[in-house]
Amino acid sequence: MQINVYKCMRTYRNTKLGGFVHILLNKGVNRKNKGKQKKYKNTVALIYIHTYNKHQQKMYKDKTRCKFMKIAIVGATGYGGIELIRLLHNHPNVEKITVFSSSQEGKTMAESYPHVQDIVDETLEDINPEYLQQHDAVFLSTPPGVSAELTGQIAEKTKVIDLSGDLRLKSGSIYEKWYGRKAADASLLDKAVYGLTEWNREAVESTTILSNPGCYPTAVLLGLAPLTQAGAIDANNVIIDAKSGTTGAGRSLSAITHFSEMNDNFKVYKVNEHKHTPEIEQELSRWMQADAAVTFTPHLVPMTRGIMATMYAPLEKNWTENDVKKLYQNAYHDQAFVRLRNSGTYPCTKEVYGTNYCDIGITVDERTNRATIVSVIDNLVKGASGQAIQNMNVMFGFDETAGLNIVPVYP
Ligand SMILES: NC(=O)C1=CN([C@@H]2O[C@H](COP(=O)(O)OP(=O)(O)OC[C@H]3O[C@@H](n4cnc5c(N)ncnc54)[C@H](OP(=O)(O)O)[C@@H]3O)[C@@H](O)[C@H]2O)C=CC1
Ligand SMILES: CC(=O)N[C@@H](CCC(=O)OP(=O)(O)O)C(=O)O
Repeated sequence: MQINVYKCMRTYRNTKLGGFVHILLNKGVNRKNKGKQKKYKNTVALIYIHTYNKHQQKMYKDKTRCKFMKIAIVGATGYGGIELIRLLHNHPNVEKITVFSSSQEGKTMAESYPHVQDIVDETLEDINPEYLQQHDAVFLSTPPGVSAELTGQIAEKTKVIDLSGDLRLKSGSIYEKWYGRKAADASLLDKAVYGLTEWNREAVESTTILSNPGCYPTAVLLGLAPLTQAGAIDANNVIIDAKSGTTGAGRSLSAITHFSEMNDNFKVYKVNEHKHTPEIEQELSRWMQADAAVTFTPHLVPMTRGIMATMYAPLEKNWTENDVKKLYQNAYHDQAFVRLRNSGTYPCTKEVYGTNYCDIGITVDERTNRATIVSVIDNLVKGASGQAIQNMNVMFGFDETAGLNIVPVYP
């Protein structure tokens, strides 16, 4: 009970009520008489829970009690998994995290990641659908092919947030062409909601199967959405040039990403054949209400985290830089995690390091009538685990920024 009280308080500390209760409480605890102090503290705390629950019930609309979540993470030993743990550790509505593994059952998280010793003491469980269903939300931070299987077995009784690409493409045949593996059942693909939160919030709110976007598509689509939706560009003429740090490839070693291959090097890969191409095209054509075929070229750079997507978009008519700036201001002025740079300045990946921000710089070259959009994210946060938690917050009616209010790690 006490823990819940303080979790509640942490959530509402910055509200008027929360501040008032804190003053009351702190005043009370300075009372001389210890006995009175304890009684006073609990009385105030109980008032707080009652008030907090009333507020939460209003927020939830369905009159449930204040939710303290039991979370399951499958694939917890991967980079997405450990990032989920880092971010959920301080989430005010998360009470318990259970970690699941297909190969490390019985081991502790600290055996995989010593840096969480004394912070995360959960032991890794074997992946068991019945047990998974006893949690309020299940994050699948697993390779392609796993959630296509597992989601159908658990989605009846819990909410699934899938970080893999299995449920993003509505067309199974397109998935099979680009991923080279069997697609999930069409019924799952129909039900899954694509969780580009800023552009799909309403659908995210009411789904029980959330398909979290890929890292490149997140940076690209947030960068292109305002111009595409305003009909200012034809996505078929857009060139997308994206660079990623090596954690985008996951924790397991590969001949492409190990140190000797990446150090002092800069690589292009999967030219005209990256699996994110159809995902980007799917969303752009939804916005354009017309087919979209883009050129998307990914690159690997010797850095741990970060994605920079630079998009070159011919404008359909003579738009000034001011027109475009206004378009982006209108689109993102009230979005907590999308920040726009002032004219003439452009974001770099360090400026979003470890956070759920997507920072965007944009300019129009009136000489060529072409817009250049620069969009940066941390591939493991806004590109994966952070956006997954942002979607969880929307799905459960929590403050959308809960657990994600972090200042970038700089330098
Ligand atoms: N890294 C990134 O920047 C991004 C990654 N993604 C996607 O998120 C997912 C996780 O990525 P990431 O954490 O980087 O990958 P990792 O390779 O680091 O981790 C994946 C984890 O999945 C588990 N796993 C492997 N095989 C199976 C299996 N057959 N059944 C169940 N679990 C299995 C492993 O844990 P164990 O052996 O303990 O089961 C492994 O630690 C992937 O689909 C990835 O494409 C999406 C956006 C960005
Ligand atoms: C650097 C690097 O290898 N990045 C990965 C993208 C990770 C990702 O987002 O994968 P999913 O779409 O499967 O979730 C890649 O290019 O495949």
